[in-house]
Amino acid sequence: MFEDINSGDGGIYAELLQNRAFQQVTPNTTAALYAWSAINGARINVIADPSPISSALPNSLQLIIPQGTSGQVGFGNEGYYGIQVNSEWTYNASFYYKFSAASSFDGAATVTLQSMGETYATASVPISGSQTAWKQVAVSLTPTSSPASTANNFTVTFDGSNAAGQTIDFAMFSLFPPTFKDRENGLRIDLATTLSEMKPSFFRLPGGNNMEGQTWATRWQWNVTVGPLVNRPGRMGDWGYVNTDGLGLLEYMYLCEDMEIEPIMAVWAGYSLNDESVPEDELATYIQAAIDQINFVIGDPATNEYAALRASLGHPDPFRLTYVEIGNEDFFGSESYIYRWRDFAGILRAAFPHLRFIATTYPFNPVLNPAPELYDNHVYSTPDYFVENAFYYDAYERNGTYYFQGEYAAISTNAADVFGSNGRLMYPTVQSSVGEAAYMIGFERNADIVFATSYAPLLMNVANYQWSPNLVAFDASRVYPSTSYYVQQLFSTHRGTEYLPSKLPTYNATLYWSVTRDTTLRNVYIKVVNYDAVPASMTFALPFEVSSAGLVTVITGSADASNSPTTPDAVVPTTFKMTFSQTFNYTAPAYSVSALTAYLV
Ligand SMILES: O=S(=O)(O)O[C@H]1C[C@H](O)[C@@H](O)[C@@H]1CO
Repeated sequence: MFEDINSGDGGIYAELLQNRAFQQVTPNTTAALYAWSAINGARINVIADPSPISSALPNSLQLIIPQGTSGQVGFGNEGYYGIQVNSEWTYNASFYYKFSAASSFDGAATVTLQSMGETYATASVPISGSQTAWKQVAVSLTPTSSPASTANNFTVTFDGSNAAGQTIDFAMFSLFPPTFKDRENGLRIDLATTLSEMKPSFFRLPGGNNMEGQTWATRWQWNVTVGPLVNRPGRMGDWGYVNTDGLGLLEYMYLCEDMEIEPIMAVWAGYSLNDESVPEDELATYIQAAIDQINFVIGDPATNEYAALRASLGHPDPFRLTYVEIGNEDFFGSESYIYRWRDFAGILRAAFPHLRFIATTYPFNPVLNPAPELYDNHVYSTPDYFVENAFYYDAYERNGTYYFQGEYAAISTNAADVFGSNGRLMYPTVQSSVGEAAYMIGFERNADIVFATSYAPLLMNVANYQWSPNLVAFDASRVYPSTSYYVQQLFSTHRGTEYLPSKLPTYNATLYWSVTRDTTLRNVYIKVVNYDAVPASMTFALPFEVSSAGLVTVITGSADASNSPTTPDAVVPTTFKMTFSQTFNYTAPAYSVSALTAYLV
């Protein structure tokens, strides 16, 4: 499950410059310059440009080089809490510039990656005072070393002695490292690789709260997140900072294509987090926007303009799409969802009969028409809750309704105030991850009605975050997979294609297991979850023969152990050979999740 909670910009979206285009800031304020700073006497200011780079980007950075300055004068960007400088990488830097008034200046800008005066990479860009219209310039930067620290800056400077007195406007900066699958405007390689190594099946986008908007006007709007970056205005996201929308709908689709997974794509459904619902007689515009969004993803370029837009951006073929979610957590707006769902699902089902639509209220509460085939359930609670509710879906009626556990995580040890800070987990712990694993055993046992599940939220920038815990933490140079990441990965890579009935684990206990079989690979997977503080021994009597050689992968550690920037590998999976027979014993360590792999003979 993905949404930008300081996880897109500055996270999986590979752009390295923060506030690169001065989107959604107030000109002539210090705040408008966040992440930028003047160098050696330069004067910089964000202005409302009288001739802006585009209507989407009305602001520019104006540089004034005062008379009498000497040495390198200009400005720098600190990145998203640092910039990784890697000598194995070639960086692509670009920006637009113009002179608001023509001048005789004929010089160059020096573009660098540097720290405290030490320059790791530098390039020169010709700058001409005759350039009064916006001109984009681009350079490659190849560092000569890889400093351990990420406290580095991207800088643009001029030789003060020959640029004194010049006023130059800049817009739409960008600095990219190499990206995942070399995708233009793509993803940070280490983060995308970490996610891909979980072997996921789908990617829920674009949120979560961050789709809904605090108001209708600040909702996520797909159409302003596609096309040239200079045409993307960005928006004030729901987590207190401006989203560049450089990671937009097309980038999300490429993420799915490059990771060979499918999207579960949400459409805005007329409800914003200020608890305002669009009246039914005003929904048509938003339903049309949803239709256009879907057509952008799967439409026929020959017959639909938004599909043609997709084709014009380089992807004439439709993307994979089966699941479309109508809104997010509409149990907050369940009264209006009665008509919002009726109209969205009614019209979208007619327009796209092969798609499957997910409702986001509590199942059957309120009663919705047309009856949803799919619901998205969310739960955040304590580790104990997840263990006590490992049988949550057993009681669900089998009535042709299927469930997406779109968000779940053990986030606190304080049952009295789960979302509060007291008892809140900064990172998943062994105990929280083992608790989640017990609940996931329940997903497997009820896989006839639970069709998809995803931990939430996914990514966390340890330098600036709005939610904890998350599945994968990161900073400017490193990725920190959590204990819960390894549990997700273990379940995902030991999935099986069918669930084999076994003597049910007892309710409200501490020991849970599931037995699945992969009929193609002819593997048998037995996942064992021990939530107890002491080891648990058990005997398995299989109804079929297996070869003696097998494997067991275990995630275990002390209950409150976490992987974090200071202890990145406190708990990692370990795999051992294991001898199987048709009847065999296994001892699950205290606080552990085990995946036993046996091979059918
Ligand atoms: O405050 S919450 O409503 O719990 O926020 C949660 C639920 C929402 O869908 C998601 O965006 C967020 C974190 O994953």
